[in-house]
This record gives sequence, structure tokens and C-alpha cells, in this order.
Amino acid sequence: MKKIVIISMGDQTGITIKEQLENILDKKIYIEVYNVKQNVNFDINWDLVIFSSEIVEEMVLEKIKQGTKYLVVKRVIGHDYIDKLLNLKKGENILLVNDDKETCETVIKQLKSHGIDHVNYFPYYPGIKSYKKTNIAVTPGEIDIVPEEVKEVIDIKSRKMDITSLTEVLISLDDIDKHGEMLSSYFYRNMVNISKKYINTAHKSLKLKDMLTNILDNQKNGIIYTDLDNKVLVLNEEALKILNVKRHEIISKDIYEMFSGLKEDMAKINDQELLINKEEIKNNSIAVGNMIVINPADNIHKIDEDLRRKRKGEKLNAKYTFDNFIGNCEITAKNIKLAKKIAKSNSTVLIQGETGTGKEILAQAIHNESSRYEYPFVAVNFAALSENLIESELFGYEDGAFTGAKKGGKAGLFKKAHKGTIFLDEIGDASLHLQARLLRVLQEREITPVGSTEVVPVDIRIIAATNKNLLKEVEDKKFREDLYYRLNVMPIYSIPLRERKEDIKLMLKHYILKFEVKENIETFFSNDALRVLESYKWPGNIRELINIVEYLVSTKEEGIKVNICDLPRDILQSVNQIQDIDAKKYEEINKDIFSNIEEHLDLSEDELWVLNKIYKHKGIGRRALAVLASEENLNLGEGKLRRIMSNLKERKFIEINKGINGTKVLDKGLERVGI
Ligand SMILES: Nc1ncnc2c1ncn2[C@@H]1O[C@H](COP(=O)(O)OP(=O)(O)OP(=O)(O)O)[C@@H](O)[C@H]1O
Repeated sequence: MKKIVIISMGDQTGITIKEQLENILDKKIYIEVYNVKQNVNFDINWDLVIFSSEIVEEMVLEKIKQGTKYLVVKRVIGHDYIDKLLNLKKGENILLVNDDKETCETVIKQLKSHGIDHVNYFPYYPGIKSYKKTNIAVTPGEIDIVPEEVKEVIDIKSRKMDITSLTEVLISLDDIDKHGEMLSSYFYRNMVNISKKYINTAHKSLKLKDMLTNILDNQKNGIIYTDLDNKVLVLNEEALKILNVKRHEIISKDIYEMFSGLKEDMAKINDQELLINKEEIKNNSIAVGNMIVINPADNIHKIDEDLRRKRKGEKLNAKYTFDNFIGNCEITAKNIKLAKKIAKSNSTVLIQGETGTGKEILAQAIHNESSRYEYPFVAVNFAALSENLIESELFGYEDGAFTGAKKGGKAGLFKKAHKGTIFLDEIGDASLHLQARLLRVLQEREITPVGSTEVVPVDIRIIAATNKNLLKEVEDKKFREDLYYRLNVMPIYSIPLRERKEDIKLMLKHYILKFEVKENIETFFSNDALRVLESYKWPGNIRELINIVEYLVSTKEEGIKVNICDLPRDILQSVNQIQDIDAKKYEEINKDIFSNIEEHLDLSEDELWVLNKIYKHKGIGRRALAVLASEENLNLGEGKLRRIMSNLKERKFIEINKGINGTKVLDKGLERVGI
């Protein structure tokens, strides 16, 4: 087990860093925390020493054993408390309390750079000779040293390591491969949370926009946020650099009109080859915009090379076995039994099933259960790679086969899988040209690298998977019939979640634990919420379930169970639809729950805006609301407002009277005002 020591000025900082690392490293690490005042013998063998700041480094560095790896980490303010700070009165005097002068100054600088610069900050730290007397103090976790006369303390909690420091720690521990995925999910969760806050308050706060830009500026990729019409909302410096534009030239413009190449997965812009990724940003499961991440291909090759170097000597292997296959309902058990039998043969397997049902996991488990388990398991995804890339990836190439080819050539994945298993994922997406080449491999069990005339024999087992109906594709002439029969020797289906309802609770339990929530399923979900989840159809299957657990983990209040109203809106809507179709059955079983789901559907941003305006301007009519909306640049015409108001009325949030009384917010609406 790796051993780390964290040294900080005060205890709390070290503990926060420790918790953060344990969260990502699955607690499979031994961490000790000390403050600089403790008299400790650091002259022993640590795998890594982490200093919480440069001052700490200066004070302690000479005490640690020569040759020990060490790092000074960069720490940033969490976004959770930003709302509170934004609500402080303009020009208010604020005491910034921290453990020393330097950390006070750093936090003030970070707060200002996050756009929280409408108040006046005055530092306070133990030993300061004189300081400004104020009513309000802000502190990153140092409540105990706040002077007595301060009336209100805003604790923004100890600052956490930023993503670059976390990456550095993982690289220093040689753990980046194992935990990289967790890191990106952790990072992504944070990004999504900030984005949600930004999008939720887009009408009100430009500060959050600044903050988002600032956070984005610390990323090494170009990142662009657009609204649903592809108009650019925010982008970082790196994106400006890559696209070679000025901010004012691109903000509010349609990104694809300016750079049509960005629609693709790869593009050449300003003579630079770019890799492009797109993510939908959702708020309560409703798409509100897009995040486009652009990266020069050179960078990717470099990272890829680095990873390859680190992986050298490590086998390409499959993680999953049937032991960690979750599910114990009858139909799952039967399927596992069949899969284990299939594993013992050497024949080609075709796994068919909806997206996210675990086809890759099944393929890995079959490989690990087979006699080839000690040899490589190599996965190729036909949907993720472009035709040109996939051909050279699969078959490899000769030295000088094409411009840009690596010197010395490259071994293809078929060759790398020799004696093991190759997993051809999303085979339904392979082009007809590739299908012809694959057929030859299946028939002859030999490959010809791109640009070569030499044939290389390979001993491999093939497992293919698809979420398409391959027979239908054959009928439509999109998939070769001969290849279909070559692949479909041992057919197996991965079963959708809705057909194995007993497994849903088990999966939820597993993923709650995996996301490190210190609660069990009973304290995490209310019974009602759990029953809704068990009745949901899960079109995205296990992958959707994982996303929803991740969403709930990051939005859940500690100590309060997730209730129906906390579930994403599309789950509630879809359960509602089931109720319509099979109303009688559902009414009988779940009368109490489903009858009031409508109540829990969240109000949209526009609905909330209207509700707040009616509350503020009692009696206000549609026309006046339309004027206010246009003043605030909102896309709310009279037609849209009529629909919103009648919906709010139907749901008893407002009352609409004729004549002088006009509109009024009702008790149920009052609960939502101010949100
Ligand atoms: N039996 C299982 N137990 C636990 N987790 C599972 C199980 N099956 C799948 N998962 C998880 O669900 C997610 C989706 O699985 P996987 O990628 O294998 O699905 P897939 O059917 O190959 O999806 P796609 O067709 O979209 O590629 C993964 O994160 C995987 O870890």
C-alpha cells in the first residue's frame, strides 16, 4: 500500500486534502496528516509528501528524507458557498479570516477572481497587529479563530485541491491509469454543478458567468458552452487561442456557422488537427445547452503516448468477472449460466442488447471465464473511431504506410489480442468496406497490415456486440449476411433493466456505495422514491441508473432522504405516462404515490420567472409581463405567457381573476417564490 504524508499549516486543511484523496483513491492508500507545529520525524520513506502551501514547503522541506517525491498543491474554493457570498451587500466590509497572512491573501485573490469582488476584504490571521472591525467574516474552515465581535460568519469550508494538483498526485503515485476515470467523473460532476448554477441563474448573475469562465481558463482543453441554438455563451482562453478569434467576435454567435468543422468528431481548423467532444448540459434532465471540448490532436497523441509508456509491460486485460456481475433475479441467473457455458467454448460470440445493459461487462466476464483468461482482452469500439483510424488501429500499419504514420509502423489490435480475445463493440456501425476486411479475418484467421503485403496469422477469439437489430440491418443491406452468420455462432442477449426489476434495488445499492456515500439505501431513498425508481422503464439501462445515482449523490442534502420530488423530471414524467397507459393496475398498487407525482414536477425557469413577477407586481397581466420579459431579453411572448399562466393556474400556483384583482400567487405558489 502506498504511503502519503500531508503537511499543512492548520489541521483542517490537511484533513480536507486527505478526505479528498481517499474519495478518489478508494481508501486504498495510507495517509498521515500533520501540521507544521508538530514535532515529527519526517526522515522516513514516504511515497509522496504533500505540502498544502509554499510556506509549509519552506518550513518543512529540509526535514524530509532526500530523494522523496513531494508536491505543493494548489487549492481552490468550492462553489457550494458562492451563492451566499454573491448575496452580500455591495460595498460591505468583510473580514477574511485564515491561518496566516499568505493564505488570507490567496483566498482574497481567488474570491475576487471568481467574480466576488463587490465587497471590501480585510485580512485577519492569528498574530495580526491591527485589523478592521467588521460585522461579517468569511473563512475557509477557520471558525475557531474568528474575532469575538464578528456577528455573522460565512464558513466557505477548507479549500480543496484543484484538478491539476489531483492529477499531479495521481501521476506521482503512478495511479493515473487506475483512477483517471474516477478523476474525470469527479471533475465532471463539479463542472456540471457549476454549469447548472450558472444556467439556473443566467438571468440574474453575470458573476457566476465570470466564475465559470475563470474555472474554464484553468483547463488545458478549449471549452465552449453554447445554448440550445448553438449560440456561444462562455468559452475559455484556450478555445480562443485554438480557434484564433477574439472573444467579442464569437460570443452570442452560432458556433457552427463560424466553424462548421466543429460539428464533426475531428476537424482541421487553422491548419491544426482537432479532436472534438460534445456533451449535453442538462438541468433537471432537460437539455439546456451544450459543452464542446476541443483539443489539438498533437496533445492527444502526446497524452496517448505517455499513457502507453506508463502501460508498457502491463497486460491489456479485462476487469470484470462473473463474481462482480450484479444481479440475482431468475432471468439474470439463467443468463449468467448460459454465458458461463459459452465461455468454455472457443466459438465466436454475438452479444445483442439495448444500450447500457452491460454488453461489454458480459464480454469481459466471458473472457475471464474462458481458457484465454491469462491473455489479452482488447476492446475496439466501431462507433467511436473514424473509418480511417479504425482500419489502422485494427490491422496496424507498415513503416511509411501513410503520411503521419509512426516511424517503425504499428502493431494492430488484432495482433495485440493474439492468444486472447478481441471485443468488437458496436459492430453494427462498421462500414461495408470494414465488414469485408473483418470477414476475411474471421475466415482466414490472419491479418494484413495497412500498406503491407505480408499476412500475419493470429490466434484470437472474437466477441462482437451491438445494440442494433443486426438481422434488420442485413435485410436493409447495411450489414453483410455472410458476416452476420460468421458472428452469430453463439448468440446471447444482455437483458434490459426493466425486465429484471428485482435487480434495480441491488444496482442502486451498489452504486450508492461506489460513489462513497456514507449512507445505506434505506437512509438514502424514501420508500416512495425507491418504488418510483423500481417502476421506471430505464431506457438507458444501467448506464442511466449510474448517471442518476451520480446526479442524486451530488444534489442530495445530507441527512435528508431523496424523495419523489428530488428525482429527475423525466423519470416522473415517464412514470406518469405509464400510469396513463395502464392506469388501473398502477392505481391499485401505487395509489398513494403516483396520484400526486404531478405535484412534484419541478417548475421550469420560465414558470418560476412568471411566478416571481406576479408575486412582486400583484395583479399584473399578460401584456405587462411580456413587456418586462422583453426588457430582460427573455424569449417570452404573449402566446408563451398565456400557456405558462394557464398551466400555473391549473396546478393551483396562481389565481387569475378578471378585472381589477388580476393575478395572485396562491399558498402553493408562495412556497416557490424567491427560488
Ligand atoms: N451486471 C452489472 N453490474 C454492475 N454494473 C454493470 C453491470 N452491467 C453493466 N454495468 C455497468 O453499466 C455501464 C454500462 O455497461 P456497458 O458499457 O457494458 O454497456 P453496453 O451494453 O456495452 O452499452 P453500449 O451498448 O451503450 O456500449 C458500465 O458502467 C458498467 O460498469
